[in-house]
Amino acid sequence: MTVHFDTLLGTLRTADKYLEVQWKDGTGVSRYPYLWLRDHCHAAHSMNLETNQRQVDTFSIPTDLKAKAAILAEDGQTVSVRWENEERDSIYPISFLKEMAATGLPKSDDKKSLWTEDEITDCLPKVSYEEVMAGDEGLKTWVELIHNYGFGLVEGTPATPEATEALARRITYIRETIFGGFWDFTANQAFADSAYSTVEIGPHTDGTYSVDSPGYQMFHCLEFDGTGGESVFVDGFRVAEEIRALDPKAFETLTSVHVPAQYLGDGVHLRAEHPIIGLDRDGELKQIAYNNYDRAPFRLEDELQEDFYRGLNLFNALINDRRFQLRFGLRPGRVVLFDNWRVMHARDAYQGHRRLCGAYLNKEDFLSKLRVLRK
Ligand SMILES: C[N+](C)(C)CCCC[C@H](N)C(=O)O
Ligand SMILES: O=C(O)CCC(=O)C(=O)O
Repeated sequence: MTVHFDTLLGTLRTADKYLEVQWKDGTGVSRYPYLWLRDHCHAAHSMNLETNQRQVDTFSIPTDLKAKAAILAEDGQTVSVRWENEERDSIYPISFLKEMAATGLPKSDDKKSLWTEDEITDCLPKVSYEEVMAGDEGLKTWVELIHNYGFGLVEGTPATPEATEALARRITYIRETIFGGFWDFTANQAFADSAYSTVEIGPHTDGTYSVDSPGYQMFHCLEFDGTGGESVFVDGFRVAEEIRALDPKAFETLTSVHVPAQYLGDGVHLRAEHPIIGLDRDGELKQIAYNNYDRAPFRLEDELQEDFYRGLNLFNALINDRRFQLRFGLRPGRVVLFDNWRVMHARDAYQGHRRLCGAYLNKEDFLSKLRVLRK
């Protein structure tokens, strides 16, 4: 049976095993197998319309299920399917069928802006504290900047831990780690970590020893009376693309060797493994996990061991190359929130008094907020 319509939907055909939908936008024909279709029924008897949770018993659907007919419902927005041996019809919003037209998991079409020092210094991504606190529009501006550039500044933040914490909580709740939730500290040896000292710390990401490294990190320097201590930020994705283009073999090594890292002390022994350059299933950049201080001992076969040090050297040379380093002093009023899966941070040695507060946020909660704000 073939039926013609006047919307985005061209024709509907109930073939032997599939519902065939022909689109009018030139994208051709999509075929939906009946078992899949029944499993994704959008009628209230099969799906909780408030929560979008599946209510159909997937496992009791006959694998050879057949459709008798498919029609466009009166609203012009949904397709209704009549099944053989079932009393109730199934319905599907056309928008849903369109969204599911291609097989495979969804691809992200977000294009991010990768940067070198001279591409970012004169156009720092920033918003004001008032904007972010005033409503969702300002918050969205900030979150989109972080998503696109890997960091976003908030200017004019009151230099108090309360105001800083409130800013982080605009996005989501704060992550608890061995360092606590919201942290507020001066140089001291409260933790077995160089972050709590005044020494120079080279570019790194935090939590390489965590199976789910903190997704984002926020810094606000509440007090500074001293010299030195400038911060450096490096777009790890930009550096990774540089390596991909310059030296494919090093890129291969850095994306495939899983490097163990550990945090040992303070009554814990955290340990995890990540490639320095992590790729997703489509080969797109996913996560930089690099902290040479926290790398745990491990050995590779001789040849791979050589390749590893060669790749590591190139990575180290590029992240320490001024061409890739955005540099500025953290000062009261200016909050920086950055993607800890992308942007590396570093700090020069300093003398004097410096009080830093901040927080970690989870990757998933930030991305959830981004999706909600985009709706
Ligand atoms: C952020 N905060 C100051 C609390 C801790 C910093 C820890 C830095 C550590 N080497 C790591 O990679 O996690
Ligand atoms: O003190 C800073 O600015 C940053 C310290 C640091 O590298 C860290 O917390 O991971």
